This record gives sequence, structure tokens and C-alpha cells, in this order.
Amino acid sequence: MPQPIIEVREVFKSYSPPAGKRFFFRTVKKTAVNALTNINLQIYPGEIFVIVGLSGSGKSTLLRTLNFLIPPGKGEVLFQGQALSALSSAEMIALRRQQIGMVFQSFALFDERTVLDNVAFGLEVAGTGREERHLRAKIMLEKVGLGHVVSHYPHQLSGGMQQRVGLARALVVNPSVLLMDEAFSALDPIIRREMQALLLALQEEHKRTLVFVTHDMEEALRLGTRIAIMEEGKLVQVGSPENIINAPATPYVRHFFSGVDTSRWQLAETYAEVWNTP
Ligand SMILES: Nc1ncnc2c1ncn2[C@@H]1O[C@H](COP(=O)(O)OP(=O)(O)OP(=O)(O)O)[C@@H](O)[C@H]1O
Repeated sequence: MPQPIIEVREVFKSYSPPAGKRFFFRTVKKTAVNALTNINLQIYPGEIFVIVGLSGSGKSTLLRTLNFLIPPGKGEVLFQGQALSALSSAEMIALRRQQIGMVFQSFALFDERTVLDNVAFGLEVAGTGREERHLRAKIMLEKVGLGHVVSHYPHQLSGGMQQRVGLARALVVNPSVLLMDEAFSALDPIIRREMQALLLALQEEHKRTLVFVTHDMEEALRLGTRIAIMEEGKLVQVGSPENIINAPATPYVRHFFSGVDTSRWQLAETYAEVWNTP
């Protein structure tokens, strides 16, 4: 068994309640939300680890603990064996810039920068010279099929194209791990399929570790090497797609995947071919 690239040990996270409100001369007490309860998991190099669950089950909170955007209340997260809680703030910034990239649903592009400069941004921050960063950004944009719009601005692109820019921007710094939070959820179904295919094709070429949050079961089955299912802040099952379909650990998991067309997830590899077909 290889060493995990990320390890989560006994992680808990709760959000404090908002201050009690006075209501008809009584103070209404609100209780804390337990967003994560005793999470233990290992993520291995090169896998696409998908986190699924209903809205509010804790997926985004868990994803953000992996790079300490949300530090856990209790427990520890290790990256390549190193406890994140021990890093200085400068080391944490370097880790997020170089090792653990992130792609959001909202694209989060800079409107006033060209596509090329958006993608080159991470390299610029890392001090890479102009010529080299533009070259690397251009190569990455060609890989995501956007070599023809390098001088455009984000508002000139469709949603799918903007998300490809977001992906290129995250990948150009060559992170070991990429965290993706509902990254394709804002896209229409056809574009979403194309993005999934693109991601699988890029993964074929360069095996990174991807941690992908989605509430879409078919997306989880199509992309995931392993799938983690969350329910009310707890991990209820972690396994391969086959394992989860054939041996759901709880009625919740069975219910979750009921009605999903499981014939399609077996086609995952062929999407890479479809993408490469002119
Ligand atoms: N900043 C916050 N303050 C208070 N409560 C929060 C905060 N962020 C999340 N929560 C609560 O923590 C729980 C887990 O939220 P989280 O966003 O991690 O779930 P999720 O599975 O990603 O949900 P969704 O799919 O809707 O994004 C929810 O009950 C949510 O309301």
C-alpha cells in the first residue's frame, strides 16, 4: 500500500451558533452545528477521490479542512505525513499555492485580466518570469482546448470555457493535489459531460490526486476511483464505485444511488477517447 498523500485523523468541526435572539422577552438559544464528526480517511496519490452527500452533509467543510481553509476544531490533517497544524502561515500559503490547488464552482476569475494572465497568475505569484509563465500558461490553455482565446477576457467566454480557464489556472502550477468543489455543477449537462471527459483525459496524461465534491451521483460514479458518502457530518461509507453499488453499507447509501444509471459509469475511460476524437 502506498503512503497516503493526505490523511485525516479524528477530525471534528462545529460552527458556533449565532448569538441568541430575543423573541417576545425570551432568549432563543441556538445550538452549534456539528458539520464534521470524527472523520478518518486516507487519500492516495493519483486517485480521484469523490465526496458525495446531501446538501448540508459537510462535503465542503471536509474539502476545506484538507488545505486548512477551514481548520478542524479537533483532530489533524496530514499532507505527505506533515501535520498541517504545525505549519507557519507562510508555509501554509506556499502549500496552497504550490501543492494543493483549488477549483470552485463560481470560476473566481479576474475580470480585468486576459485569459492568459488569469492562467499565469499562480506562476506570477510564485515569481516565474513573464516569458516562461506565458509559455506555460499557453501550453496549459491548449491542453484544455482554449489556445484560440488567450487574449480574450473572462466575460467574453461561455460558462464552460470559463471553468476550463479555472482548471488551467489551477493545473499550471503543477499541484500534487487538486481540490474541486462542485466545480462543474453550474454548467449545463452537455458542457458538464465535456468537462468530466476533459478531466479524465488530463488525469490519464498526468496522474494527480483529485478530491472532487459533488452532489451528483452519476458524476461521482463516472469520475471516482473511490467515493466517500457523507451523512450529517459523518462518513458512512468509503469505497470503489463497484463496492458502493454492490454492497451499500446502509439504507441511506442504497437509497442515494437508487435510480442512478449504473451502466454508464463503466464507460468512464471511453470519455477520454471521445474527447480526443476530432
Ligand atoms: N460558516 C458557517 N457557519 C455556520 N454554519 C455553517 C457554516 N458553513 C457551513 N455550515 C453548516 O454546516 C453544515 C455542513 O455544511 P457544508 O457546506 O459543509 O455542507 P455541504 O454538504 O457542502 O452542503 P452543500 O451541498 O449545500 O454545499 C450545514 O448544516 C451548514 O449549514
